[in-house]
Amino acid sequence: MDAVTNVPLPQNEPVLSYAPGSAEREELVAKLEELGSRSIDLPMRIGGESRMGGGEPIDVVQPHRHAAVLGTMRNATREDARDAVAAAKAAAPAWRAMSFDDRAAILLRAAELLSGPWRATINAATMLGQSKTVQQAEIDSACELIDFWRFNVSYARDLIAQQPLSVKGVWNRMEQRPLEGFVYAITPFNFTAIAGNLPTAPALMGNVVVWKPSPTQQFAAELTMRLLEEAGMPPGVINMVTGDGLAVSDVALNDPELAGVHFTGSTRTFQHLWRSVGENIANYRSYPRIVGETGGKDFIVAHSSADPEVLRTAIVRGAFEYQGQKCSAASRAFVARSVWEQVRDDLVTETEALTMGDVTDLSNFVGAVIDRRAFDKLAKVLEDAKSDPTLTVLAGGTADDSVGYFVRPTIIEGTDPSHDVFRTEYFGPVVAVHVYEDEKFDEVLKVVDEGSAYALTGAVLARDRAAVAKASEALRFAAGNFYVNDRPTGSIVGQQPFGGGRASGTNDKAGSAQNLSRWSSPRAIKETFVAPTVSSYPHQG
Ligand SMILES: NC(=O)c1ccc[n+]([C@@H]2O[C@H](COP(=O)([O-])OP(=O)(O)OC[C@H]3O[C@@H](n4cnc5c(N)ncnc54)[C@H](O)[C@@H]3O)[C@@H](O)[C@H]2O)c1
Ligand SMILES: N[C@@H](CCC=O)C(=O)O
Repeated sequence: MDAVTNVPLPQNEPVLSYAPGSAEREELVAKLEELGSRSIDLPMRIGGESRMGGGEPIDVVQPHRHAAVLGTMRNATREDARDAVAAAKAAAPAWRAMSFDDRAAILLRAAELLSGPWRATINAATMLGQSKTVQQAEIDSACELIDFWRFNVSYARDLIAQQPLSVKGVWNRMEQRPLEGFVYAITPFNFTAIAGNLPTAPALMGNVVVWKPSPTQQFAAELTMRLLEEAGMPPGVINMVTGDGLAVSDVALNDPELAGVHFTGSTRTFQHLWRSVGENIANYRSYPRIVGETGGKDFIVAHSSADPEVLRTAIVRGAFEYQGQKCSAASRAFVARSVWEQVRDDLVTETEALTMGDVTDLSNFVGAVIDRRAFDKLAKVLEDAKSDPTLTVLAGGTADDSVGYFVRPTIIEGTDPSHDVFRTEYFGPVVAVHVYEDEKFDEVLKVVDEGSAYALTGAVLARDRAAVAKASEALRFAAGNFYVNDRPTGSIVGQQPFGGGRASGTNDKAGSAQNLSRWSSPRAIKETFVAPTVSSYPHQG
């Protein structure tokens, strides 16, 4: 059993400003030039060995300049996947025998490396590969990932320290064991921090992992893997396989030793994975833990007492930062008419003025959407909106893929709150606004609660405290992360543990003790110092 020692007290990593003339800006610009000037191989990592794998090649391009190739991977074949699972199993005995402190030290060292010498590299890779602005890369690939690693160590230590009551003559103990088998971590394109957290959280708890990053995030994933190796992650503990994941799932989800699935991505993919696990349920050695954080149709409700300037900023930043490609992005807003009349023109003007372009020009507010598929889907949404009599495009509404996958930040006003624009996750810079009569606040709360299958994030904006209380109660199950007088994005590890319910996921809160406990199979141990030696009760003589 692990000894309980104190671990460094975690604190959120300070967000650097990248102001003109700052040292961090200079270093970042040099990295952007270096990483953007050539194309590299993006190999798998199986048992510590690099290999390109046997499937067809896939290029990672810069979304804002799709002719620029950053690197090339190969789609993992069934053989690659089998080798990754075998490597994970082979590494398991030594990894679980290693003390918690030793495992934790690797992640604490990774956090320090990312905070210092690796910061510019991982941020630049995220900017180039995922089209994040410097501000969006900094809060994701530097700060959030550092926070995940530091805070998880502290949460895991507290879990280990939690021990049961012992009564006279008996010593009760609780041991946090890893799961039997391997964990399959599947990660999305939109956050380098999530990609880094999903394989490492189970690993911290003593598990071995097969990690399948998103192809469009593979450039930053490759560099994250190199960082983990430099931090001392032993070969085989995290096995990174590349590509679309179809062959990997075929192998991993059919393996009797699948112990868990740690997923973040779309609801559709998660349901597919869960279904496959369900179909195989009798074949596993243990019941696999399934943790999935998925899509959202995140809301802003503005009461008639809302501050118009707070509302304007909440919509612009909540809906359009990172091109609306955050699971938490505001994509439906319900605004009281009296406030809407004060905010509409300024909101439209500010939205039209947002600068969009190549993210290596650090003055841009938004970059491109991630790939051709996202671009085509969003371009169609904008086209359809223009001919729909219930919708009015107030700002944006255009898309241009000649150089990069650019979609203008778009505001669509809709008279029918049950329209698709208020229900479906488009995952792009599109927000639908429904204007309601001031006195219909109660009715609109019901529409927000029932209008979409998701329940990830949401915000109420109101200066009237009774309205805040009413919304908080009426929308209790409509969001796992609920904001009062703020935008519904930008959660910080240790401050707003993140995740949602309903179709948005299992709500196990990434970067929390609750999440880590899913990767542990506790053993309760009772030791009796002087055990009874007779079986009969006292009154039986
Ligand atoms: N709730 C959250 O915390 C959270 C956070 C980030 C993103 N998201 C959601 O993620 C989605 C966007 O990310 P995305 O486009 O990368 O999602 P996605 O579902 O398309 O892909 C997610 C991952 O699953 C992989 N994948 C797809 N099918 C697979 C299969 N059969 N086997 C193995 N892997 C498979 C993809 O390659 C990728 O690595 C949005 O819906 C967003 O809301 C949610
Ligand atoms: N933690 C992020 C969301 C991650 C999902 O994409 C936020 O709160 O904006």
